[in-house]
Amino acid sequence: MANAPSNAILYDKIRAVEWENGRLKLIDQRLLPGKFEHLYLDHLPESAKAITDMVVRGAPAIGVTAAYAVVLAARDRYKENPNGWHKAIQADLDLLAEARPTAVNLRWAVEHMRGLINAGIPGNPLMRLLSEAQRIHADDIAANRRMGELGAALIETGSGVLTHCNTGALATGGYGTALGVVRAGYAAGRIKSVYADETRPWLQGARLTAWELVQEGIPATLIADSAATYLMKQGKVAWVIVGADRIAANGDTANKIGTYMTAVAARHHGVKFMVVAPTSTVDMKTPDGAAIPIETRAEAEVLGFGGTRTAPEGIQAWNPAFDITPAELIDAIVTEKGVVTKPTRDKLVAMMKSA
Ligand SMILES: CSC[C@H]1O[C@H](OP(=O)(O)O)[C@H](O)[C@@H]1O
Repeated sequence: MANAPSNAILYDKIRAVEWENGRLKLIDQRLLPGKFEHLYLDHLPESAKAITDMVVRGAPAIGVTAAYAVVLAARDRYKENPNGWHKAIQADLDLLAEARPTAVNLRWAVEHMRGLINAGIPGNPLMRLLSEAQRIHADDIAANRRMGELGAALIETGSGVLTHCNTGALATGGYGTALGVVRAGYAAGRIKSVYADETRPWLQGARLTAWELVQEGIPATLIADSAATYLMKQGKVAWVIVGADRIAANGDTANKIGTYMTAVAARHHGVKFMVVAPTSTVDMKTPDGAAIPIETRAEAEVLGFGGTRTAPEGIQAWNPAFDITPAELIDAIVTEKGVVTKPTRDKLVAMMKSA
């Protein structure tokens, strides 16, 4: 961490979400990089709101948060009615699953915990559900480290890379998916330069990815999203490396708005395109990108910049939070189970079935 500030938070210690003393503890990512503050939550409804309001965001981080939120709900419902808690909690689970529509990790975590509940947990469910949530959290971090190794191995030494949005420790259980590959690739000496899109309108790149890379002392360059294509034309990047919120059965990938145009530009300029996501982001029940629900967020996020309105009254805004990158524009999908090059449904099915 040669270039890191003296008060740097070790990237390996950054936890977007934690269970601490019986409470759900979230970094309030709306305040970064200016303020590093936590929210402490004790109930599922406020946890669901924290996901909707993007206190915590990032597909895997949302899934881990949801798993802990189910523990909060079980504690409340068991206290209210030790004999009927497992029925009363169903409505809580439904509410939580609707907190954000695109990232399948949320629904994956809720339905995984629901399955555990419906299979029957004798006595007080708290410890059983908490240990499962903590396993999901630990598995996500382990998956990210594995993906970091697998993704970094694809990158030729001396490469420049471009990343979009935030896919680091702040977007996951820890370490990161696409930014985990950047971390591993830089540590291995394969990545020479890192470029980060600012990622309008929520500025995950300018506020969160930039913060993580500075904390870690990885030299990086922030660019406007609209500069990405010109950067590729300059021949400065060999790979675009992004995360995912949902990978459909045919490999079409939902990710932060702006990913699709970056993939088109990458293909035009001969830049390779890597999607990095754990298998909890792969949704084999969704046949293709057209079937992935795309979240539309408040117009105000587009009508302003950094919380200050910039557009005149009277103008409308359209604010899809994600777009779909078709599988044919993706050179590699990296999961903890392995790398799928030129993804197709058959290749994804085989990967998902592998040990
Ligand atoms: C580790 S993948 C994170 C994924 O989530 C982001 O969206 P949001 O910040 O709205 O939750 C973005 O799509 C990232 O690629």
